[in-house]
Amino acid sequence: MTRLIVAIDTPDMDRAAELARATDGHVDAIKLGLEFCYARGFDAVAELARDRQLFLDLKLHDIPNTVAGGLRSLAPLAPALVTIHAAGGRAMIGRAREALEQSCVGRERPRLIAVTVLTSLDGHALHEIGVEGTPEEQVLRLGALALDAGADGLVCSPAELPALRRTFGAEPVLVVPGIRPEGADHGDQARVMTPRAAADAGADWIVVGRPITGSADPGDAARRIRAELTA
Ligand SMILES: O=c1ccn([C@@H]2O[C@H](COP(=O)(O)O)[C@@H](O)[C@H]2O)c(=O)[nH]1
Repeated sequence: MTRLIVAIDTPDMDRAAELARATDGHVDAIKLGLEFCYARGFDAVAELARDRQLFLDLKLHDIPNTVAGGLRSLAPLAPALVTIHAAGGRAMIGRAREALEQSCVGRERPRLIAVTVLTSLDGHALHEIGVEGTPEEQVLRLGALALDAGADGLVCSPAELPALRRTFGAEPVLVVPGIRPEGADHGDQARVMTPRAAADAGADWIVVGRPITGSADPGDAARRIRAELTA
């Protein structure tokens, strides 16, 4: 069963609280990331995440010691899912896993999710940053490294889901942004699919921001996406 995360990308606490309340009961978790955390800080994260599942999407990418320390500092927020960049490499991912395990003795550990290739990048953009091959090849390469180094799952676009499931099976937690209901504006997302197509291709979680938060009725937009997932 594919679960739905609403991405609450706003610097405004009242707006974030309004979006969280409007989508309560229609989504399985809220995502808070750079925009909200930098503007409002982590007390506000804790307040919004009370009684909600949290996807803390800060995409940590630094030397191993710094990422491990960052995750130890974030652990009290008890997110269900937390992100790092797979491109940080084996040692960084291994230390990240270790830090979470040590910080969460006796309670549930956040799942460590490694971002492979941002869903805003297409093949051309990847080549510009020096990556040869297709987005799918790069996702599989970074995915293999991240899972071997200790990540519980990956962020990928819906387009790579079939290849990831064929290669790594059912176990990795696959978290999938780049979701657009039929006819919705793609914005800055390059590798997109509909909620239903992503669910059929094996997403564990889909992450949807603007198609919900930019709607006149965010609760109803989330409800419709959830209905598409379960149809
Ligand atoms: O590769 C990635 C990793 C994370 N995201 C995040 O997902 C949401 C998507 O928002 P939309 O408004 O539905 O485009 C956003 O918070 C991103 O930071 C991603 O899009 N791609």
